[in-house]
This record gives sequence, C-alpha cells and structure tokens, in this order.
Amino acid sequence: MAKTLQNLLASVPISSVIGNTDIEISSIEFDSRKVTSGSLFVAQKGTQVDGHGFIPKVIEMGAAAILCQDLPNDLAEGIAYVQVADSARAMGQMASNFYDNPSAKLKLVGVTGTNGKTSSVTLLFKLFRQLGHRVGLLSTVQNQIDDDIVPSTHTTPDSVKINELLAEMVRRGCSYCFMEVSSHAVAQERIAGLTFAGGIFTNITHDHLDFHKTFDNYIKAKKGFFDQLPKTAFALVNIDDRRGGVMVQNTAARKETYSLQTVATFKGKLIADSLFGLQMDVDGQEVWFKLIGKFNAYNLLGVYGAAILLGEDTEQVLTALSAVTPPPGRFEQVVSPSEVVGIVDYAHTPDALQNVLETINELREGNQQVITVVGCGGNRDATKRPEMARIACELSNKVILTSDNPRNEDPFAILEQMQAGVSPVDFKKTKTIEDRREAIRYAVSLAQPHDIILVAGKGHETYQEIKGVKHHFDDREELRAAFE
Ligand SMILES: CC(=O)N[C@H]1[C@@H](OP(=O)(O)OP(=O)(O)OC[C@H]2O[C@@H](n3ccc(=O)[nH]c3=O)[C@H](O)[C@@H]2O)O[C@H](CO)[C@@H](O)[C@@H]1O[C@H](C)C(=O)N[C@@H](C)C(=O)N[C@H](CCC(=O)O)C(=O)O
Ligand SMILES: Nc1ncnc2c1ncn2[C@@H]1O[C@H](COP(=O)(O)OP(=O)(O)OP(=O)(O)O)[C@@H](O)[C@H]1O
Ligand SMILES: N[C@H](CCC[C@H](N)C(=O)O)C(=O)O
Ligand SMILES: [Mg+2]
Repeated sequence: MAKTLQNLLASVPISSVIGNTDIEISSIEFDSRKVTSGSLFVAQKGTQVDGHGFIPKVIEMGAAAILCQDLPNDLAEGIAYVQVADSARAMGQMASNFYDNPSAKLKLVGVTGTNGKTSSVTLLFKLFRQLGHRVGLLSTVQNQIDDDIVPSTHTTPDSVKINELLAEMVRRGCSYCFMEVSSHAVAQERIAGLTFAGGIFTNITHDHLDFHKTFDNYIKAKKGFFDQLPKTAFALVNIDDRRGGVMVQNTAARKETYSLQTVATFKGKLIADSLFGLQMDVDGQEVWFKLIGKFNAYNLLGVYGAAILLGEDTEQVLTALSAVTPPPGRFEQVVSPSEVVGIVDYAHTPDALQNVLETINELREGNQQVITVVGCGGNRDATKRPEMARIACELSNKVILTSDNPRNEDPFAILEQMQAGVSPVDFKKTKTIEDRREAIRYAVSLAQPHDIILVAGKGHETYQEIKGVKHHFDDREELRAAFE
C-alpha cells in the first residue's frame, strides 16, 4: 500500500483536515530533531515541553504534514494539517498503517505488571524458540528479532519503533512476538493500534507514583491494556494478586487465570525451592525448573498458561520450560573463591526487594549472614525510598545504602530519604556509602565464607546514570573484581 497521508489515516478518528492528504509520507517523527524531507511530524504534549512549539521549525526542515491536537494560528502553504483529539493515540494507529499492520501478521503477546515482565517475556521467547518457532522480543534488557539483538532504550518502545521492529520480525519470518507493556506505555498510548493475540498480568504493587500520581491511576493504566484487547485475544491473569480480577473486568478478551493458591485455569503448587531451582506441580505434573524463588513459580505458571493458550502441547512445553534459564541480572549468582554467594538482582521496587530477600532467607542455612547493598533511582518514585530501606533492614543482617542512577537528583538527598525508613533499632546495622563500587567492596570485606551478598536494583544494567551521563558500571563485574 502506498504510504500516502490518506492511507495512513485509515481507522484514525479525525477532528479536522486542512490541505492535501494525497501526499507520500517518508517517515513518522514525534521528535522535531529527527524530521527530514517528507516526514509527518506528530506534535505531542509531553511532561517537559509541548511538541506543538516545534511546528514552525519542522516545516523549515521539510516536514510534509503535521498531526496535532491544536491547529497553529498561522498555517503554512503546501503543508497538510490533521487535527486529532489525541496525537499519541493517532500516531499509534498511523505507525501500524505505515508498516502495514505487522502486529496482525504474527501473534503478539503483551505482559504487564509491576514485576516479572522481563522475566516472563524472556521465558516465553526462549520457550517458543525451543519449541521450534521464530520469535521476536521487546524487553527492558534487549529487543531481539530471531537471533539478532537490537539494543533497548525503554521497557516498551514508542509506537513507531514498535511497529518498525514488528515489521522486521514479520519480514524475517517470526510468527510470535513477546513484549513488555509498561504502565507508561499504556498511559502514553505507545501500544495504540496494535493487534494483540494475548495479554498477561503478573501483579501490581507500589511503583511509578511520580508519573501516575495515585495508585488508582497506576491500576487504571495497567487495566487499560486489557480494556483494549480484542475478543479474539486471551487475557491471562494471576488471580492470586488482589487486582487480578479488576484487570479483566471490562475486557472483551477471553478471561483465563493462573494460581498457586486457588482454583484457576492453570493451577500450580510449589513443592520445593532451593538455590539451584524450583520443584513444582503444574496441572498435576511434577517438574523441576532452573529458576529460583516463589515469584518465579508465578512467572513460570503464567508462561506455561500462555503457551497452552497459544496452542502448544503440555508435555513439550513443560520439558522445554524446565531447561530454560533466567534473563541476565535476575537472581544472577557470582560466587567467590571462598564461596561467598553474590546475588545480583533487578529488584528496584519494595515488593521485588521483599520477595527476593524472603527467598534468600528461606534458602539460607542458619549460619549464613545476608548483606544487602541497595539504592533507589533518581527522578523516579520517591515514596519507595524509605520503604525499600526498611525492607532491606528487616530482612538482612547488614545493609549498605548506596546510589542507583541518581540521574539529576542529589545522591545524598536520595540516601537521606532512604535512611528515613530505617528504624532506630536497625540503624546500627546500616552504613551509607554513596559510591556504589565502594559500597560493594565494603560488603565483600564484611562477608565470611558462605555468606550471601545481595546487590539489588540494577540487575543487567551496565551503567550508573549521573546528570545525563551514563558511566559504565556493572554490579556483576564489580562483585567479581571485589572478590579477587
Ligand atoms: C516520563 C516519560 O515517560 N517520558 C517519555 C516521554 O517524554 P516527555 O513526555 O517528557 O517528552 P518531552 O521532553 O516533554 O517532549 C514532548 C514532545 O516534544 C518532542 N520534542 C522535544 C524536544 C525537541 O527538541 N523536539 C521535540 O519534538 C518530544 O519528542 C515529545 O514528543 O516521551 C519520550 C518520547 O517517547 C520518551 O522518550 C520519554 O521517556 C523517558 C526517556 C523515560 O525515562 N521514560 C521512562 C520513565 C519510561 O518510559 N519508563 C517505562 C517503564 C519503566 C519500567 O518500569 O520498566 C518504559 O516503558 O520504559
Ligand atoms: N512475578 C514476580 N513477582 C514479584 N517480584 C518479581 C516477579 N518476577 C520478578 N520479580 C522481582 O522483580 C525484579 C524485576 O523483575 P523483572 O525484570 O522481570 O520485572 P519487570 O516487570 O520487567 O521490571 P521493569 O518494570 O523494570 O521492566 C526481579 O529481579 C525480581 O527481584
Ligand atoms: N525501568 C525502571 C527501572 C529502574 C531501575 C533502577 N536501577 C533505577 O534506575 O531506578 C525505571 O526506569 O523506573
Ligand atoms: Mg522489564
């Protein structure tokens, strides 16, 4: 189909059009800096600036058309203007049209929830490859098209990027794509216009209140994903989460559930959990998995359920899934020569930190001490800071509070907010060392053979972001170096 503005507007609700829509569009851009000759520029109202202010500039740069919510007072000659109620939403549909609706040409499954998205989509990706399919992946750690890795900048990319990647997946013969759907992505309409074959809900707990303001808004954003699923899709929810039912109350999709506690479409039971893996009963069959912790029992069960709903065979799914390894930076172990167990984990929310520390406490022997190194990100939800420090103290023998991507905030101010969550009794077990490298070295200096050091919050990340600059930093490398 020719990429004319007219064609790109198929299924887009329009308020008004000025100018000729029978023109070729070379690209869709929402960032003025990327506009070239023939681009459609999408003006969006962001959290920092209003993209409408760049309209005169992009016309100078050669834009052929403008998609906007507010028409400018001065209209330029020879430019097409399309006014819509929500430019981000319209852009999603237009991006799908631009790339010939790739999401409808493969089976696209989205995973949403506060924790477990990366873990679940990575398990699905590895599982479906094991089952012999060509698969795509959109995740926090990386995007992947069959064998090729495409670096990831967001948990969920913008709608143009999503469609570009999906189109490439289709071109390369992928029949499935598993993607993370963040709450930001739903709220900012990054998934508008996509055709999903299924959606999975893992859980919802405290995070991102800086962006969504209230927990209710955050729930609504996640629920928004299920509200827009078509009736041909499945909506698979963790029914053990209090909000599992609410998520799917207004969905047109087929509702399915998974649980470790109650009656559900997919029922599991945790039999044993150790530092080497999990033993579970899944729909009446006993299976060993290579992942650790009860939270991963949930991820595995959701993944298993989705695979069955996508038409795979139970036996084959369980056999393949039992061999799958976790994504990088999720309970990743780095063991020292004296057998101090370092664990690098991406727990960056109170719930994740609690889960991972509870898991460690359940698995440790009586004489193993738990030393936790943790920080909280700058320019992110500040309410989780005291909570995470409190949880770290409650569940560890020693806690070192440190920095985790301070971004544009003062790292010491973040640390003070963390310290506010430490009770007077716990104060003597904490130490604050702003420099993360020093913090990790100090933790290692305290550890006796067989002790456990949890380094939480950065997982797979290979940088420390300070004032807009990403400095190379990798918790796993730091642990290895400190162990030497
Ligand atoms: C808070 C947030 O989500 N911000 C995203 C948002 O930026 P924004 O609303 O602040 O944009 P803005 O700077 O105000 O600009 C408004 C508009 O003007 C345009 N502009 C701006 C400047 C210019 O010179 N020319 C121009 O045209 C911008 O492209 C934009 O369209 O839209 C941008 C373009 O799509 C995103 O890159 C940006 O992500 C930032 C980098 C970010 O850090 N986002 C994080 C919080 C995020 O999205 N995280 C989630 C979930 C994390 C998780 O839990 O896994 C994710 O999905 O990654
Ligand atoms: N199902 C789960 N429930 C609770 N905690 C989990 C679950 N799965 C993983 N975790 C914990 O949360 C951390 C992050 O997991 P994961 O990266 O899968 O989540 P995510 O939802 O992709 O996070 P993000 O929002 O940053 O993309 C893990 O390192 C682990 O500590
Ligand atoms: N995707 C999440 C990850 C946070 C990871 C943590 N290391 C931090 O920087 O806060 C976010 O952007 O909020
Ligand atoms: Mg993720």
